[in-house]
Amino acid sequence: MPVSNLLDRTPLPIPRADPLAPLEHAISAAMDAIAAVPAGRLVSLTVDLPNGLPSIHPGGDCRWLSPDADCALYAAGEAFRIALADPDAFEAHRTAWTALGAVDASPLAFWTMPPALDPALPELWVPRVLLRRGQGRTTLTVSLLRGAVPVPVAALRWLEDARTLLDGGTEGGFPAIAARIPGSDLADWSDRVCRTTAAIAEGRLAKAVLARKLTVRLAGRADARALADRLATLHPSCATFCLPHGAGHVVAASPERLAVKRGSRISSAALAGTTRRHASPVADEKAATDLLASPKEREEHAIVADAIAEVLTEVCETVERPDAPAIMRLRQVQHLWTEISGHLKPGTGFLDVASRLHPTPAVLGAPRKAALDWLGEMQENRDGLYTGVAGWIDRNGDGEAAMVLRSAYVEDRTAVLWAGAGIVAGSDPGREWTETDLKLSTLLNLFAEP
Ligand SMILES: C=C(O[C@H]1C=CC=C(C(=O)O)[C@@H]1O)C(=O)O
Repeated sequence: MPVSNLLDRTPLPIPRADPLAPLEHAISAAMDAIAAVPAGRLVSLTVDLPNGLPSIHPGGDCRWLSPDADCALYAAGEAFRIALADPDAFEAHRTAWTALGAVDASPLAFWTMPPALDPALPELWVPRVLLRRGQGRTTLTVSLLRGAVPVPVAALRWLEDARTLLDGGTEGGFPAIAARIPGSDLADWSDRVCRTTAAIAEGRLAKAVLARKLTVRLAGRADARALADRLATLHPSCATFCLPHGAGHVVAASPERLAVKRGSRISSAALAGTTRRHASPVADEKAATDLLASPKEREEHAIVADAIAEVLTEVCETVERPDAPAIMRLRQVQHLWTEISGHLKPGTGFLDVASRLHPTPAVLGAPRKAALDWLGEMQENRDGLYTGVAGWIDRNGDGEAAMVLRSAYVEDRTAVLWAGAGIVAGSDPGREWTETDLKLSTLLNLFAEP
């Protein structure tokens, strides 16, 4: 047998360095510095990992995959959790946060805000272990609220958590659909749309976002992390995330960016006005041209863009907004899309801006109070964080936030899907129903048909 064949078939026993060795060394070296941090304060330690580690199959219970693979966050455990009674509730913790180890790698917290009709408080948590990949760098950050557990106990837990995070893998978790339990049917939906357009005609409000629910019973356990990983591959221009929520997880591929903050620059985007995608490029282009030319869709969009611009004008020194929307193309639908950005006035925090923007008319309606009253009257309720906000904020106060849309709440063998549509004067119940079908298919398509 030629030597080349032998080499092909016999893998050389190349010794693999333990990817956690840099963390272990850094923890031992930092024990005194960590212990010196006063009780009640956050402390984190970040190490750089060699890029492209072949053996990493991230596990953990939390991931955030930014659009266009700009940044991928994988996290496990909780070092700290706080209910955000007001948007500044985290500021004292953030500014007193000690960051040790690799410079310019800021530790971060995840946070969620409930949908408008949900009285729950926004929540924020700092993961015990965070793996961050992006811009040619891979880092591992461990965090602790000083005083919560003795430092040596935390150190052992960090190493355990980091090992499962780096090699926790996912279980596959794409079971077949066993049953669909719709929360509403076309007749009920049409009734709600017609009552809403009548209220709009009476001048009670300009727009309301109605939503429908679809509960899916699955033939096996769904792995929310695997669903998020698949969504990120299928929808690269969306923010894809999987976050623990209640006894399960919220999974989404959200096209709607509520806010992104880098330094003093803040950017948001209005997303409203929708049409379907077509297999033929000519038909697809025509649908986009019709969408741009439709007064009804343009009005639905302008309501959202105006509301975002109004908030940014309050908190920014300057605001940039294009004259006309562009088209955002997704797999199932295309939307009218306008990016609105500005430079923040000094002293305005990211969570403050996010809480002023939320809920935008893209998920609630307008004017805000009239839309809230109307949805309350219509007994519209939403769960699984649908039309809430999810995001992260780092120790520098920068972060990213997306609306919880094209999402599911996943727990064991059940996935609860939601989708909605903005109703304005001239909305047609049948067309809006089809639009919600297309939006639901973002998550529904992940599961095999029986
Ligand atoms: C409420 C949803 O989408 C919103 C975001 C983009 C476009 C929308 C629309 O055209 O109706 C909705 O306002 C949803 O996906 O469930």
